[in-house]
Amino acid sequence: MRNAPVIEAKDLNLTFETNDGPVHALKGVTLTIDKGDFVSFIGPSGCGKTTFLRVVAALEHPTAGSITVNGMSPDDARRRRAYGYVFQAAGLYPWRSIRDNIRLPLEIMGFPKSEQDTQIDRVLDLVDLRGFGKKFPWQLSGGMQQRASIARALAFDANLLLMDEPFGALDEIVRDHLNEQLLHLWGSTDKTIGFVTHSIPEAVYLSTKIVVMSPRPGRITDVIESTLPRERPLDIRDTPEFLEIAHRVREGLRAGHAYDDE
Ligand SMILES: Nc1ncnc2c1ncn2[C@@H]1O[C@H](COP(=O)(O)OP(=O)(O)OP(=O)(O)O)[C@@H](O)[C@H]1O
Repeated sequence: MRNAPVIEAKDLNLTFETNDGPVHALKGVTLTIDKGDFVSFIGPSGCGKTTFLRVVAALEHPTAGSITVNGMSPDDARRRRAYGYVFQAAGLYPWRSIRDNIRLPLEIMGFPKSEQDTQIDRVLDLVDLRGFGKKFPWQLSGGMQQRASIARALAFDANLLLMDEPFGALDEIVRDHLNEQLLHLWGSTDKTIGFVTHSIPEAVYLSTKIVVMSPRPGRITDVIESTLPRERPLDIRDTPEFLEIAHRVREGLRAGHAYDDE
């Protein structure tokens, strides 16, 4: 039997009422994300990428339509710690060491101290930061800080990782390296990942599924199932298959803009 989807959204709408009138952040969003999928959301500013992740995380609530996370409401999933969330800025507390930053959600959840330490060691290994636990955030490079923030999101071993442009502020070489590491991490666990990006190559390199969105109202214009193998060396980006998918993403983004002009 097929497993229940990790995320199932049906005809989701979310309208923010603002002083300047209603903002249709999401309109008619229907999407299924299965266990083990790596799904990227790509589209111009304001197309609702962050809003969709926030709905999954129960930080916003839809105005209409339905959504389940692990087969339950986002609020229930949140109470059961269904996901880890990685923000664009690493958001580490400067007065806490890397270990103690990662410890924070575990403390809040009431894990016993010995288990906290076991989990911290496990995730520091996963993001390749073993040996840096005692450092403070300002002693680490931007890329390392971002890895520490991924470790924090992984600490309680949720099956779903929501990542909102985690590498947007990093230079290209560091970003390439983190993309490789993230793929490796995803490949070595059974996690499902929802990943927001503005970069076509990043979306194509990482994803099993690419969701192309467009603004006003925020909606999905294309969903592309990747034909690339799960094992992806960086130079896969020069292959015809890769370029073909990138082309389709670009076309989807263009079509969204054309709609915008009407
Ligand atoms: N709390 C809010 N109140 C009012 N409007 C909001 C709120 N949050 C988001 N919006 C609006 O909803 C729309 C979608 O925003 P969202 O942040 O989801 O877009 P995005 O695709 O993630 O953009 P970016 O790439 O710039 O992060 C935008 O027009 C935004 O201004």
